[in-house]
Amino acid sequence: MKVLITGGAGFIGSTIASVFAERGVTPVVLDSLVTGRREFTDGRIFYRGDVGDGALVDQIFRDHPDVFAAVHCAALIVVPESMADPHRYYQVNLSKTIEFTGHLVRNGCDRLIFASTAGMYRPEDDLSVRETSPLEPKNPYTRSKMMAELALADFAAAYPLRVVSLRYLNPIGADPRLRTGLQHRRPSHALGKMIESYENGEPFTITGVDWATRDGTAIRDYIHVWDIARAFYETAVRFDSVLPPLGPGGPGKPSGGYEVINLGTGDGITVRELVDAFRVVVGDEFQVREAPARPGDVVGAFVDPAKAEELLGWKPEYSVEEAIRHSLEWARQRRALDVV
Ligand SMILES: O=c1ccn([C@@H]2O[C@H](COP(=O)(O)OP(=O)(O)O[C@H]3O[C@H](CO)[C@H](O)[C@H](O)[C@H]3O)[C@@H](O)[C@H]2O)c(=O)[nH]1
Repeated sequence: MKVLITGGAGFIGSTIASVFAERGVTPVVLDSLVTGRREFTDGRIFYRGDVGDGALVDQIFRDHPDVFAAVHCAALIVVPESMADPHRYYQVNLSKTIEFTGHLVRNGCDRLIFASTAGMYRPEDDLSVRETSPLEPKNPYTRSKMMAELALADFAAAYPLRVVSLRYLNPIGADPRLRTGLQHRRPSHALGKMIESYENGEPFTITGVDWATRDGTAIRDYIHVWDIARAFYETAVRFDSVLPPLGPGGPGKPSGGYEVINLGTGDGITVRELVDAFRVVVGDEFQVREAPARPGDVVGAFVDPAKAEELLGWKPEYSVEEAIRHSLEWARQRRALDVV
């Protein structure tokens, strides 16, 4: 049995591929390598190309008729970049998702797991988000994901296609066996900056200390990328119980189905708490200084994973300390191997 993974040479997609492979489902990776890394596909069945390339997707299904589901991770994901170049974001995240889905339906693949974002929700007063929270995407990146989901839901109502969208926030960590991790040399997120500061012997700058949270710093739902990847696997193997196959479709008759499942820790972590966890891991003095929030920063949110637990039997297993340790180990290994 095989699974097609688009974006399978990226940070999350490559981790998903490893989980499937370890559990006996062979990943078939489709990645343009625009942001993905060639070495993350070593030992995998790999097609270099675009998800919108219908001839290529047809070829993949001819070569691998035993692909039973597709995982669509290929996307652009950097919020500030999406504000500077929204056309590119809508083209890649929305238009190509529409094209790719058409290629899936044409090839008879009716199970699609879509990598989405919980960044499209307006958080509740306690900063939690759940599947019933209102949608209020605030930038082109989250809007492109929301629009793609709207299109997928319409497709699932009309064509022989079932779609599960998994929404989550900030994956950190790396493959625990250190085969893959973040591809960027200098990630700009809080943990990436912490690792950089620590390794340079400099203080870490907390940007934003006046938010309405328990300690004044912003909150995020950092979650181990392996836990996220496991949720994709659980969704694939339970697909038919999450979304049972319906009838053959036709006008007015829904043929597939659409489901949204949030993934998260159920308990966010503030920047100061992340610093405390980092100190526990490095067992060392680690200084911080304070500065105003970054332009466009938000107070943040965390994800209630109750539905994922109920439908997928999934909850995160790694602690934030373990995720920090894997991120640190990956940063060292990547430098030693000069991967980037
Ligand atoms: O050196 C730093 C970096 C960040 N922060 C703070 O840490 C919090 C979280 O920031 P991150 O950058 O870790 O997370 P964001 O959710 O804000 O954004 C990141 O994750 C998003 C995905 O969820 C997008 O990919 C985005 O482009 C990427 O920067 C923010 O208050 C930020 O101001 C610091 O205090 N110091």
